[in-house]
Amino acid sequence: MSISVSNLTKDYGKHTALNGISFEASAGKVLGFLGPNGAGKSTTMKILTCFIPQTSGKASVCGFDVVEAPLDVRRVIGYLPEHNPLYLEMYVKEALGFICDIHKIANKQERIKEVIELTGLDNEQFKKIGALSKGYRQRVGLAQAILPDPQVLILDEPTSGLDPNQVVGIRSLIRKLGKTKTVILSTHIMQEVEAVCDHVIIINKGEIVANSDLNDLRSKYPDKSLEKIFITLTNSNQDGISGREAGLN
Ligand SMILES: Nc1ncnc2c1ncn2[C@@H]1O[C@H](COP(=O)(O)OP(=O)(O)OP(=O)(O)O)[C@@H](O)[C@H]1O
Repeated sequence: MSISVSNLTKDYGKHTALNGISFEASAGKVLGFLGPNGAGKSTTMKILTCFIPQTSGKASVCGFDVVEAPLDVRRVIGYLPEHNPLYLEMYVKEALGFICDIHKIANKQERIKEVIELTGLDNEQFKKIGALSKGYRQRVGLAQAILPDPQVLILDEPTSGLDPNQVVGIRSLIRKLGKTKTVILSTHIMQEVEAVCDHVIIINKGEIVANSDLNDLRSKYPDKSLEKIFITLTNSNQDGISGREAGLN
């Protein structure tokens, strides 16, 4: 398994953001990580990418424990955070070159060219990042994440801020990357899940309420749209059932 999470808990002071979640993810699939605001998606991603430590439980990426071997974890992961920090004063190509240098990437110019094409940054490559629109900045973030060709990609709301044309391109890129890599993507957009994900984990109030192949989830609720399934599983008042009762764990 590329990603293995076992009984992971995160407390922020008295608030429990993650309450003993466990899941696994493997290469060749795109895993959609869904949940309402404040469910714990970003917290999970930040733990997996070694930005914050868990309170208890275990998480490993490609066999490397996030606490014991954070440098190894970071080496195998590409991460696009929700609020993606970028070097606004740098030119696009300059920033990508900088990332190449950090990762000691061979064939630097070739790889930058390849990634610029993949992320559709051709027309913007000579601009300063600070001069780019929100959508293009998002593309730079994605370009930076995939530049070292990581085995695992963790993408926190990767299409936020993109216009519909850009969304289509980025989704197809994510699908392509997901054929060989382990991709975890967090999103609120159900169409995105339908378009990109093979497997979904739905998290609610720090607990996993569904962990299922997307097709299996659909067949369990044949009359419901994915949106409706999501609402059912994350709001126990709706339809009067919770995810646990629905047996989707
Ligand atoms: N640094 C922090 N200090 C205190 N509480 C935090 C901190 N970061 C997150 N939380 C809380 O932990 C819970 C989970 O937050 P998290 O950002 O992981 O949710 P999320 O599922 O990513 O939400 P969203 O979809 O809104 O981005 C929320 O209640 C949030 O307020």
